[in-house]
Amino acid sequence: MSALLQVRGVSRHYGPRIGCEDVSFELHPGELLCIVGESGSGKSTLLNTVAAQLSPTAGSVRYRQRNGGWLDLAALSEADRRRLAREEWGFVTQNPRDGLRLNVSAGANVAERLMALGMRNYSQLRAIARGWLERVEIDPSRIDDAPTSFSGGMQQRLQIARTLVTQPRLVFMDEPTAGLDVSVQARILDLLRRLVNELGLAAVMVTHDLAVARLLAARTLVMQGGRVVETGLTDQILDDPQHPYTQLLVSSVLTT
Ligand SMILES: Nc1ncnc2c1ncn2[C@@H]1O[C@H](COP(=O)(O)OP(=O)(O)OP(=O)(O)O)[C@@H](O)[C@H]1O
Repeated sequence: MSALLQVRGVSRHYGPRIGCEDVSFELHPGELLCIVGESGSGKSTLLNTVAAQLSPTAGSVRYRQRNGGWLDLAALSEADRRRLAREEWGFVTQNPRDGLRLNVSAGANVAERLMALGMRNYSQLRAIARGWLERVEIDPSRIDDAPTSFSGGMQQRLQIARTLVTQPRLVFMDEPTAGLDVSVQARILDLLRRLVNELGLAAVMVTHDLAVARLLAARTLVMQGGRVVETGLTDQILDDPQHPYTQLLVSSVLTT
């Protein structure tokens, strides 16, 4: 099967500082890839570069369109980048407040992305929003409530509904469960695992937590100091880590 995303020799520097350096990988349809590493290892820089939110200092990122043609993301106009973000991609941010519109209702948060695709029928939009609230385990009777009245975990589940309602071909997630209580995290990870399977999502997810990768990702890429030090099947990385840094990460997962 042809890749959906092709990342070749991507570097992103901030002046003299390395954000990420010479990273290559491919992502296939239906595949979830985790980028793991400690704070400052370059995970977010890589994610944002791959998602065309930062421009690479070197290398290329190509995205395969529905018609089979490849788009070079560095050559995209701002209008095309916005179109991709609206029509084909989804983003889940660590802080749901960054991904939600806090001054409109939960239902409107979910319906808004469908409206941006041209759907106008109010009762249909409301029915879909209701369905998605249920799907992410939010009581649909809260449809008219503002997200500010939701708990952090509910806000994150709402952001997931808002992102997935348009059935994106590719989802970028930056630490979607960091900063939440362990039990809330577990519930969201469970939900994500179910949705990823049901929808056959292709996704790139950043996490500092190898346990999250173990739960969700078939493949993992381990970063240290901006570089990929190890990549492969998540199970293999966990069972038989090759790089000393990965060995350290794995031993810390096994002892928690
Ligand atoms: N806007 C910026 N300006 C200058 N340097 C930056 C900027 N953003 C990131 N960096 C540097 O790039 C390197 C990688 O940072 P990045 O945020 O990508 O790592 P990370 O693994 O996502 O960390 P965290 O888990 O803490 O978010 C770090 O050395 C960081 O200081």
